[in-house]
Amino acid sequence: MEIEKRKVNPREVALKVIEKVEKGSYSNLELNAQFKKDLSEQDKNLATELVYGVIKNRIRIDYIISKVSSISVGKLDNIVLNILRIGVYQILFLDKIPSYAVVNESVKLAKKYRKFSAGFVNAVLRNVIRKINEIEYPDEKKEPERFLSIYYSFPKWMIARWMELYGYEFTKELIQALNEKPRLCIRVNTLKVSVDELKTILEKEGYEVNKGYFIDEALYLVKAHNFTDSESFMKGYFQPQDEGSLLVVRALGVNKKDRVLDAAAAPGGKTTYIAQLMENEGQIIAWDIHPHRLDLIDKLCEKMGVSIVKTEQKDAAIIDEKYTAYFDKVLVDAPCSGLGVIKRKPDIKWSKKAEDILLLRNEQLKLLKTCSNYVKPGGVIVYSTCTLEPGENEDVVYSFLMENKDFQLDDLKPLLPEKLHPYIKNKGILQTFPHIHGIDGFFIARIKRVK
Ligand SMILES: C[S@@+](CC[C@H](N)C(=O)[O-])C[C@H]1O[C@@H](n2cnc3c(N)ncnc32)[C@H](O)[C@@H]1O
Repeated sequence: MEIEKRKVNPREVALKVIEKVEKGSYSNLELNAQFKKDLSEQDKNLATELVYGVIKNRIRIDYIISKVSSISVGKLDNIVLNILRIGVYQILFLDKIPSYAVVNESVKLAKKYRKFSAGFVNAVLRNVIRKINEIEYPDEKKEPERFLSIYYSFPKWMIARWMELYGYEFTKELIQALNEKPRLCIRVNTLKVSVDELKTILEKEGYEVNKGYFIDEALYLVKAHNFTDSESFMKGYFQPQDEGSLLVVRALGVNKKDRVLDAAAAPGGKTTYIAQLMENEGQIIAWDIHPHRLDLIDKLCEKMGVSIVKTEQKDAAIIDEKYTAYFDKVLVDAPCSGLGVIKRKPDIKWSKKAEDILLLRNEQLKLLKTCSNYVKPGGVIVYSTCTLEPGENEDVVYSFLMENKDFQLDDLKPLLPEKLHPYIKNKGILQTFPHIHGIDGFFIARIKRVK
């Protein structure tokens, strides 16, 4: 029997979502689809916790199963394996759920979906409960790479790459930060409401609200799983958006009457913040290669009260002469490996491969080169990604600058908060790291057309 489509409990929801994510779906979209069913807020929270927890900690969980199971992990039926993973995650990380409840619920799921395995699931989970504190992990000193990969559940290639670039301690702190639960950062839509007004409204709605670290319009909502149901969200008073993403837009330094191109714009988080900083005056053209994603930008603009954005379906890697030297500011927020946002999208741990980096790099360089044609002399292009991989970041920018002598890195200091100045390199480059700056890992380069 495959997993049924009828009213389910949170563990069953988690099982369904994990199965789909393994086949290539996105966890957030699958969870939202499941949440259309009749589930309490508490059950939604548990299902979310289980999905992200299992995806995030898969290597460590499988390692634990391998230590106590009579059948090797690779030979287990996939649904049985995922029932076990959900069980082990609860034993390992969720103190509030008693062990007997974990075993009972897991056995119930096993009986429903893989009847033959109920006794096995029961035995493995009881073994895990008994032995959880005796599990031996690889020796941190003798096998540092293997230890980090297993204990913190990151693919070996990522660990090897980061250890080569940044060393052991940095890598360990980085991956610990990437495994943390993401906090909900929102951008106040000052076209509709002031920061103080929204803070008061949200507090009245029962949220605990903290100020942003770097950006005045950023607020953090504590315990805000159901924020999408709040009146202020529906009215377009705010948008979930990490401060790293807001810094990218700040780096553009837009003015009220600018002509701006956002060349890879969907779903429009940065486009609408650009419009906000321009006080909804001037002109923004927003491109995306995928027509269905343009709808997302249009809808977001409408909701946020933004009227200066014109969306166009376009492959930004193909030159359009009509726009040569037309824009004051151009943003290339390039498609990337997303390693800086693993905290929010843990599926990236498993969906990205080392060989993707080179392909992405070529695509990114092409986008930057093509879009640089659209910048007026004296104008600015910002190249950004949400990854930590220099191959997609500095390498792209320096390759571009080597071949394009009309462009130079331009000073970020006047545009970014002072706290970040020590991290700016060569005047115009900033890489943020989750463990250093407490925000997502974004890369920003501000480049000026000097001739
Ligand atoms: C990192 S996302 C952009 C996120 C967006 N700037 C925001 O803040 O909401 C990259 C976007 O580039 C689009 N894209 C990929 N290749 C493209 C191309 N050749 N031309 C235009 N858009 C492209 C993708 O569809 C995706 O929506």
